[in-house]
Amino acid sequence: MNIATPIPQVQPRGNVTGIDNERVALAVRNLDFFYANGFQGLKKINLTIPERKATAFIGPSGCGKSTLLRTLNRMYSLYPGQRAEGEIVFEGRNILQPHEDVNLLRASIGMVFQKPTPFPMTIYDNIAFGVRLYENLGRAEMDERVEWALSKAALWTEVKDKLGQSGLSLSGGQQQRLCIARSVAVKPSILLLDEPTSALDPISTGKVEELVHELKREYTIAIVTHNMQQAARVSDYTAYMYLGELIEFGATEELFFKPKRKETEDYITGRFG
Ligand SMILES: Nc1ncnc2c1ncn2[C@@H]1O[C@H](COP(=O)(O)OP(=O)(O)OP(=O)(O)O)[C@@H](O)[C@H]1O
Repeated sequence: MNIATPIPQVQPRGNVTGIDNERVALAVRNLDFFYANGFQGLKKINLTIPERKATAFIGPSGCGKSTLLRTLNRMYSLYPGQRAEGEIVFEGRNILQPHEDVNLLRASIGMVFQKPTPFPMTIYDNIAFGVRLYENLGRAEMDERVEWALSKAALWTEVKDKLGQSGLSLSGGQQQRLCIARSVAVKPSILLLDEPTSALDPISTGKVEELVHELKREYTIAIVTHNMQQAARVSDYTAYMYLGELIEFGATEELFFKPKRKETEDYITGRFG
């Protein structure tokens, strides 16, 4: 990158919405987030997450990436005293409204965490457990769903002969794909991945990245990552955050090769801080 190129100053902070010609999966408007101790973790975030694309969230530690992801399916509501203000529009409604059914919401907007978190039960039941909460399937239909979800997560061939074994008996990378299969099994439309490969070795990381490429044909993916190369590899759009603000959002290639803001360029070229 030619660092002598002047960086055009565009759009003020807090007014970044970013996508053209894409269908919108989630529209975030003027989103503020407060932790129970009063700390403001997100400041006037505006952004639209496109459907059936992968959107990556990058930025230095503590900038609010996980906080933002946790607002997108109301995960924060599990913690007393945390609150979000503004709007997150999903399927035409603001999901921050108090009457939103958060359990149903989390079936539509699934989440996979940093550390693999299989349930202490069989591989089969890891998948079937969530499905049983929302659907009443017969044995054959459930078998089909389990196979379908494990296939989507590129795990079926590795586990099809040991479905009765504990999910905890799998390797870390397999456990993470099991968690992705578990989310996919309830047929969400959006998958939130919070640093899904940070606890994995390079081979497992590669598998999960390939999976993101596959899954975005059918699902909207939002992925938090510390790893800029990973963001560049897997995402179509990237959001750069700093101190609770969305600094820049745009097509991944543009954000990495032609960032519009100097702060973004400093971060991605390693001149940050
Ligand atoms: N429970 C909490 N109470 C108060 N502040 C919190 C709480 N959890 C996180 N924070 C603060 O909110 C800010 C954003 O944290 P968050 O975990 O979203 O950052 P992040 O960008 O995901 O960081 P990392 O890359 O290190 O995971 C940080 O300053 C953090 O200290």
